[in-house]
Amino acid sequence: MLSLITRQIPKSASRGTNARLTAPLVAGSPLLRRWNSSATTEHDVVVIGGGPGGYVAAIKAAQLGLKTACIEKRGTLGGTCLNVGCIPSKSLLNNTHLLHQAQHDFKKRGIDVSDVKLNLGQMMKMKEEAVGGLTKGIEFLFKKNGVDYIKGHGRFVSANELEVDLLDGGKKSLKAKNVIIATGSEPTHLPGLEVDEKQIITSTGALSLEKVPEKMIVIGGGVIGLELGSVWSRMGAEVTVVEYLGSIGAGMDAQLAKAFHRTLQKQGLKFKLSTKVVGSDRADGKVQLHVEAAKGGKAETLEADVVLVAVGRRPNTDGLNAEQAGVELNQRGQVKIGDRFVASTSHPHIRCIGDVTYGPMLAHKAEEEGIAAVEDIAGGHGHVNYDVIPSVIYTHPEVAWCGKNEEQLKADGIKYRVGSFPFSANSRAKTNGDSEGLVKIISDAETDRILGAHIMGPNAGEMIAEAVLAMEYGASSEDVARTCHAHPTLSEAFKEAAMATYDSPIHA
Ligand SMILES: NC(=O)c1ccc[n+]([C@@H]2O[C@H](COP(=O)([O-])OP(=O)(O)OC[C@H]3O[C@@H](n4cnc5c(N)ncnc54)[C@H](O)[C@@H]3O)[C@@H](O)[C@H]2O)c1
Repeated sequence: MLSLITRQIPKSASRGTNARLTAPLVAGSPLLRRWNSSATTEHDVVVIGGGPGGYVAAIKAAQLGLKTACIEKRGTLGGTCLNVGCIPSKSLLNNTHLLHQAQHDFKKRGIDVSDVKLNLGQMMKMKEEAVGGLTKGIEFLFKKNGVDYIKGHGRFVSANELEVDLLDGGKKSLKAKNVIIATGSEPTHLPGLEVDEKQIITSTGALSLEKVPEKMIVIGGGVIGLELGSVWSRMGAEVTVVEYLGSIGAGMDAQLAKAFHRTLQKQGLKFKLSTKVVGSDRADGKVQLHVEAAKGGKAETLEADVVLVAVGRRPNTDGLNAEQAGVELNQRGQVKIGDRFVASTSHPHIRCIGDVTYGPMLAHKAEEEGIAAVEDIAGGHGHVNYDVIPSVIYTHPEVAWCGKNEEQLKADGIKYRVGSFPFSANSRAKTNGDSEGLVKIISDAETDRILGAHIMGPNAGEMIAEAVLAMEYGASSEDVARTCHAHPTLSEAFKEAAMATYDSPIHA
């Protein structure tokens, strides 16, 4: 499918790219182009937002020979994901996992260490170095590809004209043949809880606390709540997760959600499910959180040093003046888009991608859309397969899934078979002493085509790539089960789960 897209891009566009790679640097070459802040410039593509969707779109557009600018107001590239999301949280998740292992796990492995202590300042420093290196890396890629990086807040003046309030003062006008809106999302707040990013915090504050709270309440048992709840729990906080629904995991397969709930409880996290937050007070340096049963009834007050609000994110279109260009929002504040990411019926050169429009709020989904939108501009064709977008929760064990779960297939009336295989029967997981979890594969009862894969276990986030690839190519369970997997690896659990959908696995 991807090669089809490449073929459909006119030769002129790819010739432009190749020419740039081989031509000498001459005046006017995109590689030598310098953005002139005083003039109004015209670009083939202007991307608003330099997050994973926007910056990838900008690089791709420049690679296809289009004169491209990217407007970003944060002052650094990479958006929420690199600055205050996926990347810093993974640094803390990785390092707190190591801390937890050193404190609780090394001894049984024959590794005697003493006096293991948390150095929070150093851990935060390492996180900041990772963020700094990666955001600067994107700036380098912009320079290398000739993308004009414009630091400031952009807004529509008309359908083809944008104005930027520059971060270092002044304004800049840009004319654009094509605009891609990629302005992302921001944390949703709850009424009755005033966020100060110190005591009542969002995911942003949770990445920079200056000390480990004694008691932390996390509102929302979704991806952010469970990842950051795990981080602070491993550092020693007593963490209670308050979740409105009867289960955790924001829509993951129910069997895995139950297993995952039990695992996190064993790790020390406490849960209050089917519970809603109705308000809060502050006294003596503590937050009193008023909660009651979700369906009405018993009310109680919980106390914590820090409360993390992780109840979802909302699309960010503030100050964009998008209505000026015929762009409409739906009731959830998402930019309405039609085919080919077009965001304005009257102005089809305006497109929208990523968190600010429909679909899962995931960096990799935004990146795919960014590339497809640009390919559409360059050659009239771009494609994203929304049926195979993986989701990962980077706790330990990780949870990862792709495609449909059992509940969705039942609701759709589709007949399916399930094969599962526990990591406790996988030789590598056993040897590693890290065998909690399972692989579960769901295939079509008639065709055996894989419809969904759900993994809880070590490295689930890496292993799900095999499912994504298999599903992208329309593989059956038997295709996977008859593919040789290296021994001893965790991936053999994937092979055996595939085998279990139509036959008996060998090792369980
Ligand atoms: N690893 C990753 O890929 C990753 C990491 C972080 C964030 N994200 C994305 O960012 C987005 C936001 O994440 P999130 O965890 O904030 O949202 P989420 O939608 O994953 O989970 C929010 C949870 O809060 C619960 N909730 C909502 N209102 C509540 C209330 N008043 N009281 C108690 N519970 C309530 C919901 O039922 C839900 O379970 C998601 O789309 C997520 O996929 C992804």
